Amino acid sequence: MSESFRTPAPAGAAPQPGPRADAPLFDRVAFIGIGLIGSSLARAVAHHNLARSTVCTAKDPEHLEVAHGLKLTTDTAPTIAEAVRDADLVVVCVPVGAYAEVAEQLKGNLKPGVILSDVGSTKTSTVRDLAPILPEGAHLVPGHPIAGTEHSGPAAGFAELFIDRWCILTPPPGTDPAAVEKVAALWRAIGSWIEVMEPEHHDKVLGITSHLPHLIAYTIVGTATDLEEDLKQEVIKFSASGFRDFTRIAASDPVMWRDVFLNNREAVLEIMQRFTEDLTALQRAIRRGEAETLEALFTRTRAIRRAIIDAKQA
Ligand SMILES: NC(=O)C1=CN([C@@H]2O[C@H](COP(=O)(O)OP(=O)(O)OC[C@H]3O[C@@H](n4cnc5c(N)ncnc54)[C@H](O)[C@@H]3O)[C@@H](O)[C@H]2O)C=CC1
Ligand SMILES: O=C(O)C(=O)Cc1ccc(O)cc1
Repeated sequence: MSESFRTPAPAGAAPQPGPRADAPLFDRVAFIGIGLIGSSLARAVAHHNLARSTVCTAKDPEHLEVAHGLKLTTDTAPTIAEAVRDADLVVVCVPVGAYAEVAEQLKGNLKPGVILSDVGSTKTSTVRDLAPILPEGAHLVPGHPIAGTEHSGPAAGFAELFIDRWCILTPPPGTDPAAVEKVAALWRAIGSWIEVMEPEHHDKVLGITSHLPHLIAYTIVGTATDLEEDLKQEVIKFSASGFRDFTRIAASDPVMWRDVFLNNREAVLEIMQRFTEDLTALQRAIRRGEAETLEALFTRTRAIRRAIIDAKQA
């Protein structure tokens, strides 16, 4: 495992309880979707010997071919029904907009006692779509690794993606704690830090820390591409690091992010409202030449950046 992927423990991280697993935690893990996140998880599960066997399925036939060619899982399956038949852990790794369609195909095909989990970026929608098809005695333990890149597909994944990253679990009330602990143990074994929270709270927090920043990146790069041609060429040529950082984020998968915004509508609209009010205040300060207002804001935001860095180094 490469040290270069290691990052400091997340700010405010608590010590993780218990040792990392050194024997298979599951008999058979099924991955529904084998893109960036599914394939990274499959690689990490194999690397850490966390399942006796694994299987994947995907809507894109070429993803299954790549998964087979790279031996990402022990087996590949042409349908969801076939993939999940003998699995004691099923992890849904598809865009959140496809969950309802996946749920229809999971219905009636899950093994008794199965743990159903996922990696989706929005969690209220996960519970909405997956909880209704859960058979008696099965457990729903939704998850969200706060780790990723702007790339997608099975070839883009890597086993070290989740090291020193948070994984947030959002089990519905009454979920068997042993099932939650088993999923937590898997993520811990591949290097992640665990936090458990309610789905609605997750969606508010991620609305600010992940969804709004992506929306801003899509907007700023969209604005630049709408410029007249000669100006656009100069933006590309002289693009300073600020704009370049935005272009990386704005290169993220269009389908995945379309689904995130449509499935976290409420939290995103609320934070967008506050953001546009703050932007308007800034616009007024610039128009009126209010130097102190601008400097006071930039001083406050610089302090937040320093607090994050200091907390990581502590
Ligand atoms: N890309 C990222 O940085 C992160 C993504 N996530 C979440 O992980 C999930 C997967 O994202 P990626 O791996 O990036 O996507 P991806 O585009 O790389 O892979 C998606 C996979 O799902 C399969 N798929 C799509 N619709 C399907 C359906 N109806 N039935 C069966 N398979 C289907 C595709 O064939 C593909 O194998 C999403 O819910 C996303 O919100 C979570 C953290 C980070
Ligand atoms: O690449 C980046 O900067 C990311 O922000 C990765 C990411 C994307 C989506 C998630 O739900 C979690 C993490």
